[in-house]
Amino acid sequence: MEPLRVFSDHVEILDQRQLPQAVRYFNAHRASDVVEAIRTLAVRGAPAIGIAGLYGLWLEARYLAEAGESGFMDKLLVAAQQLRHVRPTAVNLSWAIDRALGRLTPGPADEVVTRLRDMADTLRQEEEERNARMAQLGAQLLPNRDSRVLTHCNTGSLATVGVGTALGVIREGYRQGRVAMVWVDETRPLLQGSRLTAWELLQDQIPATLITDSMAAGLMQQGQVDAVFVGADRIALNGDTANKVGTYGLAVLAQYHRIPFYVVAPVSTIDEHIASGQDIPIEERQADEVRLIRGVPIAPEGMAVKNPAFDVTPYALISAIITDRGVVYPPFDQKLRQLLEEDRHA
Ligand SMILES: CSC[C@H]1O[C@H](OP(=O)(O)O)[C@H](O)[C@@H]1O
Repeated sequence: MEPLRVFSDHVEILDQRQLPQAVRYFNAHRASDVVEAIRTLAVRGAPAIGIAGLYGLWLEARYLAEAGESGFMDKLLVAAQQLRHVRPTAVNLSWAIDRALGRLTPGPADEVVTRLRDMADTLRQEEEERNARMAQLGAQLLPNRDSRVLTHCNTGSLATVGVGTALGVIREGYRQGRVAMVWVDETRPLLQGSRLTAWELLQDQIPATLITDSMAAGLMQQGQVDAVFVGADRIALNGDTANKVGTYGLAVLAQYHRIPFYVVAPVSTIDEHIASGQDIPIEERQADEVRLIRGVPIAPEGMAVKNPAFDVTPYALISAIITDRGVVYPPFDQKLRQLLEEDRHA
């Protein structure tokens, strides 16, 4: 199931808010359509929103070129800023937009349109290849032939455009006979685990059991978890990692129970401009995402709510970071800088 289907004149976006009950795509023709899709989590997942953002820039360039309006580049840059800022935590979105703009050379509008489409197609291919490499590298870390692994949120094909990051490792581990089953955190409040990860694993016929987020601790205490694999939205140079809220708690539990805790993310998720996790912007989302489920109240109306979409796991709680350029063990600083340098010159 692809989060995006790309055509010559539009992009179809899978509305992930309606999964697993309904598989519905809607058409995006302009950047504003993609901004709204990312803002509402119709499309979500760090790599997927980076790719969606770049296709959104291509759509806007295409529209402006066809309209023949004056101020083509100025209007395109406005759209780029709107796309770049729609969700602050995942670095992939701003990284994709900034890299594309940095590689654009001034020229006729139709040439800009073609360049942006080529860059979006290339990024999509790059992410698919990065996912495949991480899956192979990560599967080698699975502690034994019948590991019971726990994962949080959704890091599969719906969050990327390939096999996934953490879920890609789990898929490959299962294929190699190294994974016996998967504990799937439901992942409150938006339930990316119960709605999306559970759905992907059932599609793959990989044994999986859905749990509430609060059950992970007891399962670890009972010796039911052999490893934890999670994704990332932004990794600081010291290895501190922002990921879906609830990840930090899992990392603390894993360390207490001496369970390996792995982050799986492409090098494009490492932010060279951020030294430590305290500088990673954490997206605060609206209260009703906690107070309601599918419009049904589960809390008193008007109840005060705190709804950070992510939290930051300190590098000291991370056993290894599995990237598309290799597995990095602590201390992370120098090695992450080296990976960024390799990626820059690839
Ligand atoms: C493959 S990284 C996916 C990453 O994005 C998710 O957040 P959201 O569903 O809000 O986009 C979550 O943090 C995942 O780990």
